[in-house]
Amino acid sequence: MQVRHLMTTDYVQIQKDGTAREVLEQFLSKRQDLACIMDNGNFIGIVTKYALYRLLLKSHSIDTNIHDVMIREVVTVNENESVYFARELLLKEQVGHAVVVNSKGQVTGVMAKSDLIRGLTIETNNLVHRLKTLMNHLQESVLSVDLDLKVTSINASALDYLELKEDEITDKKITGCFPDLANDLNQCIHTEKSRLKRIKLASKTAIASFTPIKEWNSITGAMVVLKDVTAYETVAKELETTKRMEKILDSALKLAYDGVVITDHSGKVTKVNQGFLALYGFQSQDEVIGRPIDSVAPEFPSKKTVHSNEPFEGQLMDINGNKAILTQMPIIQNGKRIGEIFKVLYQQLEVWKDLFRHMEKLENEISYYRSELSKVSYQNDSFAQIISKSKRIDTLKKEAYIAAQTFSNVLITGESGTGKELFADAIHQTSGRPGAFVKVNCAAIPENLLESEFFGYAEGAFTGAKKGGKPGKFELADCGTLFLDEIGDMPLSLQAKLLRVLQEREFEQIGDIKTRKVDVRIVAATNKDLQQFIQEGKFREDLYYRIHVIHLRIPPLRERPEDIPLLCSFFLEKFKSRIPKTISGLTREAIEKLQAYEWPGNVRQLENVLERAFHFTSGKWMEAEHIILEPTATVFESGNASVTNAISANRSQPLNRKQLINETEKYALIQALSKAGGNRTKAAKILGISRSTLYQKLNKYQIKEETQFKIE
Ligand SMILES: Nc1ncnc2c1ncn2[C@@H]1O[C@H](COP(=O)(O)OP(=O)(O)OP(=O)(O)O)[C@@H](O)[C@H]1O
Repeated sequence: MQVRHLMTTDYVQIQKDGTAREVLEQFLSKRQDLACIMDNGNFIGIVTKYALYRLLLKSHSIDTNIHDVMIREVVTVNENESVYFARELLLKEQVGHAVVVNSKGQVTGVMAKSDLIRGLTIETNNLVHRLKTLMNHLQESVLSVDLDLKVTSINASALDYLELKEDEITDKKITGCFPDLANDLNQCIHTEKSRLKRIKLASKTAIASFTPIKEWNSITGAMVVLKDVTAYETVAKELETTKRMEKILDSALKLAYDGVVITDHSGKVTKVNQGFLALYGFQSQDEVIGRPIDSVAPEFPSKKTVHSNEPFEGQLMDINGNKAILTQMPIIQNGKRIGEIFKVLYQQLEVWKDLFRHMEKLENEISYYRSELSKVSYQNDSFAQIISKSKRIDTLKKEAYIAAQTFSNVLITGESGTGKELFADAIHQTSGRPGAFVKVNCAAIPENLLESEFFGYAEGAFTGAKKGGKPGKFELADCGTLFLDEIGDMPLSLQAKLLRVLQEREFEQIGDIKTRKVDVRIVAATNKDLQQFIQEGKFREDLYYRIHVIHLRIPPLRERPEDIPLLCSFFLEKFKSRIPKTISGLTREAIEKLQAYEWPGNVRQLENVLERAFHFTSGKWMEAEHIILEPTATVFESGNASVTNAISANRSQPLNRKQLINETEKYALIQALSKAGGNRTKAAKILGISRSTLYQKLNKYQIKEETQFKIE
């Protein structure tokens, strides 16, 4: 408030030649006690009520000119000064009035003490009002009490905080409602000291600031300002939890064996662990944090998952020369993708691989032992040596076991190397026949020696005959089993003699007339089609029916690929028992390669291939690259030739150019020979090459007549 707002403008003005009477009359009519003396419109001084009193006391006439009592040294104040300035001025000058002037020095009014008091009162009221408004708009709660702890003022926030209405608390003692608060306020009054304290009111927490109220130098009460920190405490707790979680996450990342990197919604790296830095050769996380993941790890298929909220797992990739498996997982919050976590598995992948392979091997072994266990009822150790898990072989084993208990002859057919001899041996072992198991390979013995091999000879039977003669296979197999391998290759003359022994169970040695009785069980085997041979007149039908009482047909290995893993384990153990090596087994790729092959030589060929691979394997696992498979060609059987594509047969290994030419040539040779029914002259003609060139080529590609062709 400025002086001009509280000055009196209707002040008393008296000309310099005016009398005391005039002034008194004006004072009375305007109820004022100061007059401004003017001289031709100019202010020259003042006359106060006290000056008049003094004049009259000296018994001067009331009509005396005021000139003598006029005060010329006048206290003036500018009309724009504040009420406080005016107050200070009057106090300093020890006067009860001041003349108010404008900036030009002209009198605009007068200001008396009463004007000042009025102004100050208005000003104080304004201040109180402003303070109240301020208090009520304060977020903090403010409450004050007098010395009796009666509430003298409380602001809106405090009412809200304490859940009260103004009339419920104003002028009431606080002791009843809030004893703790009352206690602290009381202490503050008595100690006359401010203090800060964390207090609990109901379920809320506040920081309370207690201050004593001092008026005219003595304590008249106390006030408290409460700051509600419940929300801060919750936030602080959450912050604490978040910090703890972050610490745990950091430690987990540090501990993680593999690389982990976390990105935000825009694909920028926010967290990374040591494993990831090491994989990419970064020295510190500062090189990575804040950068787009594409620029840090270009191998990551970030674009692939940008639009999908699905995680993807197990993507195999090459990172800095390391084989790595990448797993990506989006971080979703309120249905929104807020970032990604990438996990790169690259350390000790070999160990995992080994572990899986071991498990695979163990599973194979377990399933093998399980199947073996289930067969214990009908099978002894002899059949256990026939390794298999295929249903067909299992049925065959059961049939062979039953056949073994009889006296009947058995015919076993199947491609070379399928295990015919193994079955024959098992039948003999299981039969309980006390005699020996004697094997004769009918194809391997020269025709002219066959008879003496079978029946033996007496001393002096022919030139060069052994002294004391020699027993034949029949005699040796007496009370036992005679295994006639490759029976299809037995000459017709001998077939007749064999038939007689089978029918009459007797024979004579060469050069002896004595008839010998024998008890022999025949198990015959062939990979030829005996029915066809009968039609072609190469095999006696009556003999066929004699040996064909029980017929076991062994399927080729290519028709039972499920046996391959078991056979591999079996042969590996067999080799290891001879040459100790730390090979644990075969990789999945290796097994798959073996299972895709045609196996013209069946189990025998598998054993050979594995044996070669065994020597080449230097690590713990036999890999696909260790397995060398010859390209397969046709498996020909006595004119019933079916030509398999030699080139496509070895599917698992791509051929180079030279191999391709060789395979094509070999294929052409086999086809020509097949068309020519094995007749080489005709085959050479079909191919347009000389017979000798044909021989050279057959030699080069090792196309053998006994395994692939029936030569005329
Ligand atoms: N199921 C099998 N389990 C274990 N070894 C087997 C199995 N089948 C075959 N073999 C092995 O394969 C090789 C060939 O078997 P075997 O001599 O019994 O076959 P084959 O059919 O008589 O052959 P071929 O007709 O050429 O005389 C042998 O070493 C044998 O032990």
